[in-house]
Amino acid sequence: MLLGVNIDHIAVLREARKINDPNPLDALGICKLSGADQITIHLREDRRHIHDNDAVAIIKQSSLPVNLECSINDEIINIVCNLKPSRVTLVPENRDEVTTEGGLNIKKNFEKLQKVIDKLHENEIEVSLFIDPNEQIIDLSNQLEVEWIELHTGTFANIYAMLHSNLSNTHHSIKELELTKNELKTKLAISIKEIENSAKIAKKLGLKVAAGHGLNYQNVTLISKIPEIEELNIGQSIIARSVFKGLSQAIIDMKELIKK
Ligand SMILES: CC(=O)[C@@H](O)[C@H](O)COP(=O)(O)O
Ligand SMILES: NCC(=O)COP(=O)(O)O
Repeated sequence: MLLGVNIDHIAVLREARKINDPNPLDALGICKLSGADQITIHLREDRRHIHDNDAVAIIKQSSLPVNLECSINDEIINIVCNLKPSRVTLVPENRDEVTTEGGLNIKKNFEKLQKVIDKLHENEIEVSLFIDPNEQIIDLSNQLEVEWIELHTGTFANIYAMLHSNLSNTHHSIKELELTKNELKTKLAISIKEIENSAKIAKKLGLKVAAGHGLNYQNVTLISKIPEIEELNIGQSIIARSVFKGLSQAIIDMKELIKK
């Protein structure tokens, strides 16, 4: 199973202070040495985390392939064609969302997507479509002659978190998933089946299958054991864990500097 590490969340920390620290560029060597197979970044229209100069430097300096996620907005696609990452994953974007809430609406955007995909292919960039796990959407994606699809695992991750973590007791509880344990169990089983079936159908059609969004140290093995999925893109949970993995050393380093 290949792992793409999404380093946007390092830039999220940086943007909280609007300074240059931490710099997502500094993650490239660590990702490579730690066994990551790919770097993933999302150049959002509102540039809330990764900026254009981050994307330029990361693509230039990464020894791992870079998977750049972006919307189908013309201005963004022009930028991305100049940047020439190894892969572009087309995702839906909504300014008001906290994070990507669902997959692309392929039916509604079919002609626009066709143009964007042609342009990316002309620039020798492979293309992935970030989609909900659904048979009809996979059929439509296949008609667009992309190399990859990435199955959006956000719904699965939300159900899992409401069932198996304390999320429902916090102010981040997901209102529409405030259900009984049995209802959540049924929903989780359906969601996993949808992902499994979608992966199977896509693979049969000759598409390469990735998955991602909301995958973490609790839920990932339910997805990683699906044989047709060959790559996971994971960001938020890896960066969140690295805070606690690194906190002790960070305190030791500071104490060393300030000791009299
Ligand atoms: C499309 C997707 O799933 C990733 O871009 C990931 O969500 C990155 O985080 P943000 O949604 O915060 O940009
Ligand atoms: N495409 C999914 C991705 O890049 C990582 O999503 P997340 O782990 O940050 O939720």
